[in-house]
Amino acid sequence: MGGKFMQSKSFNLKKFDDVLNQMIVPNLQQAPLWDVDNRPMTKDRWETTVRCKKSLLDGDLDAVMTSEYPRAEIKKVWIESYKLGLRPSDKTHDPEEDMLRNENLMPFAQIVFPTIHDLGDFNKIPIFMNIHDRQGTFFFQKTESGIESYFVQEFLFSNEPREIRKSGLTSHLLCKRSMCPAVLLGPEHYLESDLNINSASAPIFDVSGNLDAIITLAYRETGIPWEKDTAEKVSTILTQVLLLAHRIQTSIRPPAERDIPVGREEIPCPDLINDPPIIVVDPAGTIIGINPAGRRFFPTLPTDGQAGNIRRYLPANSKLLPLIQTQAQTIITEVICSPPATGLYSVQIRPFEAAGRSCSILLFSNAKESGQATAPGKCSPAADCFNSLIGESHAFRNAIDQAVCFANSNGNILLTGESGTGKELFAKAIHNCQDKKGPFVAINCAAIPRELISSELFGYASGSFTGGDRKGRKGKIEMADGGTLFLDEIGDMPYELQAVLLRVLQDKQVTRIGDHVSHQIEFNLITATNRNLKDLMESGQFRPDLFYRISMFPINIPPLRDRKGDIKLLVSYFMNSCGQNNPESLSISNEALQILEEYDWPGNVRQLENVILYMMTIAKSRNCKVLLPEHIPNIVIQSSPPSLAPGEAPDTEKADAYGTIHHVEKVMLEKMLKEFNHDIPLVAEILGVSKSTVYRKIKRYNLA
Ligand SMILES: Nc1ncnc2c1ncn2[C@@H]1O[C@H](COP(=O)(O)OP(=O)(O)OP(=O)(O)O)[C@@H](O)[C@H]1O
Repeated sequence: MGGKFMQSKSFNLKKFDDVLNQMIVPNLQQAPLWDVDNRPMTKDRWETTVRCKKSLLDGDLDAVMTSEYPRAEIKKVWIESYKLGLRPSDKTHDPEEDMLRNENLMPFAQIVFPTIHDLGDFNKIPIFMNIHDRQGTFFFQKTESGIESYFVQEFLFSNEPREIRKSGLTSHLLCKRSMCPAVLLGPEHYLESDLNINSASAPIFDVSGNLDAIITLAYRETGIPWEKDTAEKVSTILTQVLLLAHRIQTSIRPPAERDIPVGREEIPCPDLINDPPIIVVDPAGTIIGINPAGRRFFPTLPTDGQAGNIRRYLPANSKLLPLIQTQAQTIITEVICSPPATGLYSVQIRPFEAAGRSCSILLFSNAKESGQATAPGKCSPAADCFNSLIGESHAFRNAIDQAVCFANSNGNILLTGESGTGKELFAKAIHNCQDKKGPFVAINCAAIPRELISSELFGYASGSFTGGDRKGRKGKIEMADGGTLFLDEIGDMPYELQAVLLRVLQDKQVTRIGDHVSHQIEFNLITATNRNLKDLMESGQFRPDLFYRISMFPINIPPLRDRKGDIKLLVSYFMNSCGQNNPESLSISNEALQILEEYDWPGNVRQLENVILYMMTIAKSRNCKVLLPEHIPNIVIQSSPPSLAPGEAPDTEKADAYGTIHHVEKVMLEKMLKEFNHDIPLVAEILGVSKSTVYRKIKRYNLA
């Protein structure tokens, strides 16, 4: 197209300036949102637009100015592009080259992938997504084989002429100038290579209302551009881009990430907050991502955009380097030589795949910026809070180490593990060592009736409910102010409520039902589930944006069958704790212990605890001071649950099916009621639970 028009005519650039100065471009910031964008692409509009661009290349600015199409702000950027020397036929960049150049940089993609995954495609026509922010441009392309992504430093926010010189008019540029959503159709793009592209961009604002980033969705139209189908596709991308911008603005990007300074290696890790220090390294130790706390932690890192290397901060016999080379996932202690913070630190290593390339996220903890670190060989005070968690196996210690590490941050922690593995205990331990003034408030999302869950969480204003407290009531979220909110069974939270919860997590504000006033709150969030949230996301039952928000710091607690070495320790722990009111000491025979060690414990530690209590009660009632095989409930002796395939995790239903938690409880209670002649206060006392709990269980198991 344009190439053949731009012959060797010499243009009077002054004329261009004059025209530019006279041009009246509508103030889109005051215009209704759709005013400028909702005109369909007609054949006439297409052809007039093409003719207008030809007039520009011919130097006929009068014709440009009087042409009905395109609209004024488009013409303006065309003229600017031309003035800056860009011609529509220019090829400005090669996507493949960009892709290669940036293949290692994609921590950011982890957050955006689920977003682009959500997008449909138009009968296999790929949709592209760009996010322009202060770091540059993140480009994602959804193809049939997956998602490709790369990063281009385009300086959109700092150097607009350079951007125009490179790409001419694009919808993101229009969006940036107008601070409004913008649609650009076919020949309205300046470059010939974009002739069939339809694109829509939407702005993302930071908390202070400043333009923070721009998201663009685009596709290449293969059909006739003015057919109805095209208008529908354009309207789809526009709607989607607005939704995505809203989602990113309100949920994906916490405010702290917005301040990540520009620098080639400072690629943000948006799912990680900026405290503690975090860096992303490739297997050779090159630092390809860093957060502000990391920047402070390594003050001598080059700031001129050159990549630093972690080697520089490690001792000659570093344990860390081989681990990042081999993509290990572990926690180690390592001396970090980074004055003034030189000292021994706990380093959590998380392997990570980015654009097909391996790298590792390193998270440093127990590191005070004053330079003090935990003394070698000594437990940190945080670790002391975890004393109530019994277990020495490697898998379990690993989970504790992670919890100690994460407790030092204020990020959201997600605990996963089967029922009874100790998720709530972990949550309490984390809270206790966080030195919080506020309370630990726990909610079991599965246990509250669906219709009550929002009032439980958010509270209600006075007069909102008949039968409700007249003065209104605080919800659990408000109660957790200054402390920790523990949402157990988060996978069972109703879908509609997930969006509301997300907003609360983002804004840290809660509005009681029926109220107009919102309350500012500050709490740490710990969530737990024994369900597979990724499966729930795939089946549309769990919101990906909520998942990414709550799972900054994931900890998986291993099932008891994977740490059988801990059974002996736990048995003696429970024998001690359950027997505290009993001065006569009990022991356990080797045979009984062996049976317990061989069992698979589908109900995990909770089931073991119940079984020990049961055995002690039976032994006591028979005046026996040693726990013997005959004291073990039949369910453990007889039931041999089918072994699980590797990687298969029993869920609660399965556990129940094999008569575990509930079955053990039922059998135990039945026996005890029989043994103690239905003396409920006595049974309650022996079990260490309230009488009402015993009554409830009797009703539940039909034992009356
Ligand atoms: N490592 C442990 N050391 C000591 N006690 C433990 C440990 N793990 C679990 N327990 C005990 O097992 C019981 C169940 O623990 P908890 O309620 O924390 O499990 P959970 O994973 O949250 O279960 P659910 O998913 O069913 O809510 C509790 O009585 C807890 O004290």
